[in-house]
Amino acid sequence: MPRDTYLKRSLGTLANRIKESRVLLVGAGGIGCELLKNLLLTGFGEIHLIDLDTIDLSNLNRQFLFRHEHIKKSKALVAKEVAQKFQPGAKIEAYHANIKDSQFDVDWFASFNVVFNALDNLDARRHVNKMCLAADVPLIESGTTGFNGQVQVIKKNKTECYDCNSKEVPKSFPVCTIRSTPSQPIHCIVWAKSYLLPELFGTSETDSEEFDYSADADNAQEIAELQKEARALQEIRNSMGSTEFTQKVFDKVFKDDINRLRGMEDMWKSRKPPEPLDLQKLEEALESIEPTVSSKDQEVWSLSQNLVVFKDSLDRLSKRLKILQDSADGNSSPILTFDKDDVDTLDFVTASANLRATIFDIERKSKFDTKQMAGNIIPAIATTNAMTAGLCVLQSLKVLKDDYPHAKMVFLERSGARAINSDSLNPPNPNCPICSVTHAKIKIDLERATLNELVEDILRQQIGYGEEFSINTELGTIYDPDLEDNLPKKLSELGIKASSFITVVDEDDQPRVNLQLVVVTPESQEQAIVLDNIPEIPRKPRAPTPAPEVEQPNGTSNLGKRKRDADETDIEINGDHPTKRVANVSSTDGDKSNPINLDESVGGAILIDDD
Ligand SMILES: Nc1ncnc2c1ncn2[C@@H]1O[C@H](COP(=O)(O)OP(=O)(O)OP(=O)(O)O)[C@@H](O)[C@H]1O
Ligand SMILES: [Zn+2]
Repeated sequence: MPRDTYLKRSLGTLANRIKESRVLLVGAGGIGCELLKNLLLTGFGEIHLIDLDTIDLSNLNRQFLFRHEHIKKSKALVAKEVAQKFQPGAKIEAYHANIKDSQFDVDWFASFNVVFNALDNLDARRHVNKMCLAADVPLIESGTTGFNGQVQVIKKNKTECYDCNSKEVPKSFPVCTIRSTPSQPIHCIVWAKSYLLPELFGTSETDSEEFDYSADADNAQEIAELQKEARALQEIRNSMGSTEFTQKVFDKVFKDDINRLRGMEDMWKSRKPPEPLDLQKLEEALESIEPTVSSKDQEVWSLSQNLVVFKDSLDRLSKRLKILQDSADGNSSPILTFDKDDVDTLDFVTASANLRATIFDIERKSKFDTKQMAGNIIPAIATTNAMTAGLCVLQSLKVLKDDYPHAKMVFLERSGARAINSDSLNPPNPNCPICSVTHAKIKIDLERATLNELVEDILRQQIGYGEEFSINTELGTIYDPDLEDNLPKKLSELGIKASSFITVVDEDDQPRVNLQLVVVTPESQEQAIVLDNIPEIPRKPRAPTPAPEVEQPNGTSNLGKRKRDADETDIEINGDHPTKRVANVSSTDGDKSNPINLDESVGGAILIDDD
């Protein structure tokens, strides 16, 4: 009996459509591995799979396509090789690449019947959402956090998109809590991971996104002191490799800085003051302890054990940095960064955090717990991933039938009365800057066409825009009525490339919805800039309340209306690579390398934003 007999019986004519579909799966991690298996066993005929990462030891407990011998190999390529055996007749195309690469352009996305997201970060999710809207391809978005899971069907003009609702802003910690007044283990762990480790082995803490440096009248003086302390630590860093290095670091961060804090009496009126540590006094107790104590990762180490691991890991990291520095060319300065799977950095963070916790009379944590907290890990649960992947396929069947009224937003919840709950899909949010737009393709010879041709010939003459509109790219605003300096420039000089998105924001009294032009570079054409089809752009609905400020695709918002020069705008033209000025970065920008949410309701566990 053919292996798909039962599939045909249960799916009917849909079985053929499934077999003929071409689907894209983005991510071959926890959900991705399960989903690849499901898609194959459901009979999908052509699956394209992409993942930028390689397999890590910590993936093996749940990413069941991977085995020990696959460590360090490409997730996408190994997943293809292993899963192919489930359905030898299916076509699997694997890419070891970033979905944001320009080769994966709108036309490529448009070649799929359905796209599945099995990602772990906001930035990539937003990108795929935007591409699927531009290509008008349905997207099945999914994510899990511990026992919770979620599946959302997204289809242009029919449902909400991923960005119709603002996403929760990841929490950053006030710098004074971390540096001066920690009260929870997580504060000590963030201090060790995002202050001490980078200060000694990486780039300085002012680059860290986990600290909120905003000063007000109450803390301005303390913030200035903290910055002075950081500079002093930088000087100690210069003595790395010398015999006094460990003593100097220890005395600085566990004694002198603590004594300075103790001196600020107002700080300790309602808190217990910290007790500095004295390395010489503790030294005697260390003799009987071997550095191998660090392998006891489920135990909470004693003060002496933490001290031994601190000294040993400091030494290991110093030697590693020295080797990197010796082999670096003169132009680069190598650094070490925290990685939860890098034993040396994890040992250092665990021991340093525990020494600090001891000073502030805070509970110490095991290396295992520290890894979860420092790595922003909510344990990934294989069953949640498997259930979520199953729900993705069920939703995709409705999508293939074009049955959007019955497609659902589905939730897995541990706390609710039922494990699986669902909700109808909402219509698109008319104020969403990402999906409430009109898309059109524009053919541009980027080396010939000027911004003026785009503004005058295409937008004003052909489409009928009035005086008041602005033009934005991923890099910032390139045109508005008060910013005309860029008009004679070639579009290539303004950072526009093949597959770039150009967004036109109408600022008329009765504005049209935003126009999103996708740039296509023609092989050859007579005119430098051509719009084949003039899009019909509806007017924005009248908002009962004032419309929120329009957020630009790159997370920058419009500057006020004031006459500006080109070099005052959001972008600077700098050789081939225009760089965005750090100005007006929206708080909803998800492109944070290390988003942390502190959820008090679950005993201080750190939740990754929404994965
Ligand atoms: N821009 C991107 N392009 C391609 N793949 C991506 C991109 N961003 C993330 N991914 C992949 O999405 C997958 C998400 O899977 P998952 O959430 O299980 O994360 P993981 O890295 O495998 O596990 P963990 O983070 O728990 O160690 C990862 O394999 C990751 O490499
Ligand atoms: Zn939207």
